[in-house]
Amino acid sequence: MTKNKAKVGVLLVNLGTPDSTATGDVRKYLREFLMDGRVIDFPFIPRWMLVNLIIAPFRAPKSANEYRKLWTDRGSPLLFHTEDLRDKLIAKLDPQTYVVEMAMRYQSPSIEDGLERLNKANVKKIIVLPLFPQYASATNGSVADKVMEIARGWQIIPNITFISNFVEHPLFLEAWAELGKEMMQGQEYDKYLFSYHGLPERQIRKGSVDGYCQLSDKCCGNYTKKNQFCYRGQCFHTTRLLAEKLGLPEDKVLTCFQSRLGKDPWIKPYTEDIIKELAEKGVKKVLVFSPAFVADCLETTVEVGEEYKEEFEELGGEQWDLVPSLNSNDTWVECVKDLVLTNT
Ligand SMILES: C=CC1=C(C)c2cc3[nH]c(cc4nc(cc5[nH]c(cc1n2)c(C)c5CCC(=O)O)C(CCC(=O)O)=C4C)c(C)c3C=C
Ligand SMILES: [Fe+2]
Ligand SMILES: [Fe+2]
Repeated sequence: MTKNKAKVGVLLVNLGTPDSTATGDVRKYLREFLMDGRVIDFPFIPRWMLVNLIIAPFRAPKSANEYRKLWTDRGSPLLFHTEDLRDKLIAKLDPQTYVVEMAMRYQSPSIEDGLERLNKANVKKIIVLPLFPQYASATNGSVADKVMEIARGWQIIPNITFISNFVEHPLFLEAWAELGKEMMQGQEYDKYLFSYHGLPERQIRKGSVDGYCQLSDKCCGNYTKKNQFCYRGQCFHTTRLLAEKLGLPEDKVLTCFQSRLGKDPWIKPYTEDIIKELAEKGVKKVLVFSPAFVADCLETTVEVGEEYKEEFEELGGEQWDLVPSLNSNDTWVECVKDLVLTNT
């Protein structure tokens, strides 16, 4: 084998997080994130006014406090778990063939720097893996958009492959099942809640081919060729596959959506409503999975693990356990390795 053989570049991309818990850094992060037209999909002027005059000024101090609860000596969990995943992946791939970089869609390290390093390594191909299991225009779509914006400026554009989603990957499901079993330790819960990040309903309708998705069971209740990119459909599908793998009784499993922002309708059912309903029915013991995230972050540790737990307990619930995210779990690293090898 010649030493000069062109390599394959791999770019792992997660969402992004503030550089620190200072309110100014959180504001900067929120501005970059929410000014993305795929996240707040309004025309530029109304988006600019909403983000810069309302959301960023009022939300930044509150979010900064939340980030302080989450921050560690290594900084934001979302960032250091992604670094650990990258390092474990590098150790598993042949260095003669692969160059691996990680980036964040917003803030740092930037996609631009990651791509420039891959370009300088003269790779023949780049595999972009957005670290979001279910496709959404606001996440996977936005990563693809940014990569193409940068590559557009290059004289030579190598082959670029985007992995759009991986909900059906057996090792993704296996990794979640392992973590779930570890948490359960053989005990039974009254209910198993699968809480996914929400999305405005409008964004699902915009992506619906021929108006197929009306946010009803007809589309989202099944996973077929017709709705292969419906985020809500992919979330329900993830729940079904995981519940089956874990042998959970169907009548104890629920899918819901968290983290609504703004007044527009987001995809339902809302996690807050489900918590109230469960408490009213006298449910005491709940195990929660958050499989839209592959690393622990503000949305899992603080929102699900602390705030929703408090709400449930205040309403009479007794036990609310959150399954930790995939982070740099070895089976998850194997999953990422397999995604790379099968897309090379
Ligand atoms: C599954 C992945 C995600 C989707 C889909 C998504 C859509 C989406 N998010 C917002 C607004 C916010 N999200 C925030 C945090 C956040 N979101 C994701 C993932 C998805 N977002 C992650 C991993 C995180 C945590 C980042 C971290 O640093 O830990 C926040 C900021 C936090 C806060 O102030 O509460 C906002 C705001 C919208 C509007 C949206 C879809 C349109
Ligand atoms: Fe989000
Ligand atoms: Fe749907």
